[in-house]
Amino acid sequence: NPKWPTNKLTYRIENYTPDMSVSEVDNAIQKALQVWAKVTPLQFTRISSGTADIMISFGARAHGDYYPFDGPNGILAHAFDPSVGIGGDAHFDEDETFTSGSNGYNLFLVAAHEFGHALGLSHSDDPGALMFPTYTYTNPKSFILPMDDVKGIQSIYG
Ligand SMILES: CC(C)C[C@H](C(=O)NO)C(=O)N[C@@H](CC(=O)O)C(=O)NCc1ccccc1
Ligand SMILES: [Ca+2]
Ligand SMILES: [Zn+2]
Ligand SMILES: [Zn+2]
Repeated sequence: NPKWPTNKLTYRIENYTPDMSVSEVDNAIQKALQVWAKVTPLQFTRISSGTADIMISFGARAHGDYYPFDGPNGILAHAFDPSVGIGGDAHFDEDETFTSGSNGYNLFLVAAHEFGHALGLSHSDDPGALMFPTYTYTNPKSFILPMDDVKGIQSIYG
């Protein structure tokens, strides 16, 4: 698994989904990064201009890379393994309805999964894992990072 050469990473939210308020999106992203920061030496700092390690954006269909989104449902988002340039970036399919609740797709959960990829994790075959390929809603308030994911990220970042 590729990994970031440094523990201090920056992120930037480039644009917002109309589905949620700015503060809801900011909060979901920040909480999703904290999931991983809590179990690794990684630290995330937000920047509001320039190029961050993890560039976060919402887009639909063709959105500037070779992986166009597919309309509502199906692919919800994707993120690129650690590296320079597009590495670490996370794109969310704007044709989805993202929420901070249980309807549509919970942005916190999708983002936490995507950031797993952005940090170097691939999919897990453990159905209880956050890195399992398909989305299952769990209440973000009671979310605990499953053991499989903790083991996976700590095998990369120690
Ligand atoms: C082949 C990739 C590009 C599929 C894509 C994904 O895994 N992105 O990380 C994705 O959006 N997968 C869907 C499931 C699917 O397309 O069958 C998904 O729900 N991913 C987000 C997710 C998965 C598990 C937990 C939370 C969120
Ligand atoms: Ca989609
Ligand atoms: Zn993309
Ligand atoms: Zn995935």
